[in-house]
Amino acid sequence: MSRTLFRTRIKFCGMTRAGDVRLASELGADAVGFIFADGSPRRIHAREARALRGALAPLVDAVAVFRNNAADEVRDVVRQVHPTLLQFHGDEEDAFCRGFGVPYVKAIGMGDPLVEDAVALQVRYRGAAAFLFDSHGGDTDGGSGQAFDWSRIPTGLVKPVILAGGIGSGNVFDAILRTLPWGVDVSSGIEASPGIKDGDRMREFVEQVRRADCHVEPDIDAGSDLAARANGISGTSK
Ligand SMILES: O=C(O)c1ccccc1N[C@@H]1O[C@H](COP(=O)(O)O)[C@@H](O)[C@H]1O
Repeated sequence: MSRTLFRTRIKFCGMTRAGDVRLASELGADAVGFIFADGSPRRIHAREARALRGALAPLVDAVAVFRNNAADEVRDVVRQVHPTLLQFHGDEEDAFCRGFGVPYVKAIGMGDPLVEDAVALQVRYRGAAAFLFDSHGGDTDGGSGQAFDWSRIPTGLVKPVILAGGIGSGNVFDAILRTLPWGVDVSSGIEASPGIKDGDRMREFVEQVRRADCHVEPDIDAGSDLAARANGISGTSK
């Protein structure tokens, strides 16, 4: 498969400390995420997120992540934190997600054995700015650090795809080459413990994404052409 994307966007999610937010910006993350989902060990409150947002460098997005939160709570976060994007990780439908005047990303749970195809997803979430595929669903929660079978991502999506779920510096290179996503989103894979990011892991992750972005698949025909020439046999011309 040929690559047309120039740069894979990076989101570091589950920020709870200003120093991590600042470092993410300096390392070149395109976005950081704040979790408002009940039950998450990374959950923070709107006033904390507001303070963390102040540590964000210019040109880096703030994403507010929800999972079946009440509309009033989403509104309060929007008012206090001014996120650039909302991310909905629960059973929210398009009308709800669109109701806050902020572009939204819909997270699709690949833990569910039945995932809708591209057409159905794009009709159901017609207002979505992008789709994010994560491992949640079934017995698995968002932010679990578990990967899913990337070949199950529906093909033919017109909207940008963000890959999440169990990605880290050890597998993000392969993940990008296999799925060619618009962006990658990581939480557990850059942490020392839930909500506490590890600077070295963040840096290694960014390095591996950049390595994937610079990677050029060897041209097998060109390779055999060179080998043929080295052996004194005239190669095929294109
Ligand atoms: O991170 C959480 O705690 C979380 C809780 C509820 C919903 C979503 C959550 N995080 C999202 O999970 C994926 C990546 O997680 P991981 O890298 O596998 O830990 C990402 O989309 C986060 O935004």
